Amino acid sequence: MLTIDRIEKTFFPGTVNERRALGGLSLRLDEGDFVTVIGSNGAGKSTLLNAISGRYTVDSGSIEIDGRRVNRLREFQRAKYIGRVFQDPMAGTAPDLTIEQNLALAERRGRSRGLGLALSRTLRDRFREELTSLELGLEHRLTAKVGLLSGGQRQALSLLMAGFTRPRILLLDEHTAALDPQRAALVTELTDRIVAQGSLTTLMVTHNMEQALRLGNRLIMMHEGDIVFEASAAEKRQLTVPRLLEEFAKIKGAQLDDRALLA
Ligand SMILES: Nc1ncnc2c1ncn2[C@@H]1O[C@H](COP(=O)(O)OP(=O)(O)OP(=O)(O)O)[C@@H](O)[C@H]1O
Repeated sequence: MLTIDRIEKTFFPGTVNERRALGGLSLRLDEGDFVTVIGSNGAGKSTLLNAISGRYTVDSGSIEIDGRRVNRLREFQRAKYIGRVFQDPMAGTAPDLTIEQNLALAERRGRSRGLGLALSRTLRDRFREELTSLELGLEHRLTAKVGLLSGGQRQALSLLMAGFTRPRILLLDEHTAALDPQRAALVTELTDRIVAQGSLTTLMVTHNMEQALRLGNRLIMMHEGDIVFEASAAEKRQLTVPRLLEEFAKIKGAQLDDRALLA
């Protein structure tokens, strides 16, 4: 359902600032795959997600979603296929809108009409029920502005919204990294639940190896703009954090990532 074929991306080519971020990377995700992505700093993980979402265009290679080549589609044109939760909790929600307005926008996204924010009682009841499942007490704060929520609450809400929109592909970019350990654990659990409930095809970048092993059915490790290690579902079940660190160490010249070591 997502087919990436030999994509390349170089920033500032031909200048002293030239950076080759993606060096001919290929990757295929089948419907319902949940792939965790790890790798050293600057490996190209965010650039890969940005290439899929259309934030950056690639220099060569192709990206296909459901068999349709999307290389030339701009970010807003790909938005109907793609849900995204960023590291920055402020990025995924509209702070000046209320919780129910944010949810209503997510719920209606992808539909051709009706971007108005009027809410039916049925929809409001559904929001309340979904928010209750987060166990953050947000079901009592439907009309509170999202800007007033904590980072963890906002990330949880962003995930819920991503689940509502039922994107063809969900991109998670270190979405628990800015949270304290307790909230990160909660959002990790929630990720697992929302992805499973919606059978969402997902790519999740993380520096937390334990998280990368626990979530998802496949794992890839990136280095210098390409995939250098890949574990299938069966292989992933056998993997441990020490084994992953060994794989990291095997990569010539790779620096072990501090954050990864702490995980
Ligand atoms: N907008 C940009 N302009 C110039 N160079 C960029 C840009 N975005 C990324 N790069 C460069 O591309 C390379 C890959 O960066 P990227 O952010 O994709 O790595 P990453 O694996 O996500 O790293 P990290 O784990 O540190 O977030 C790096 O050398 C980076 O400096």
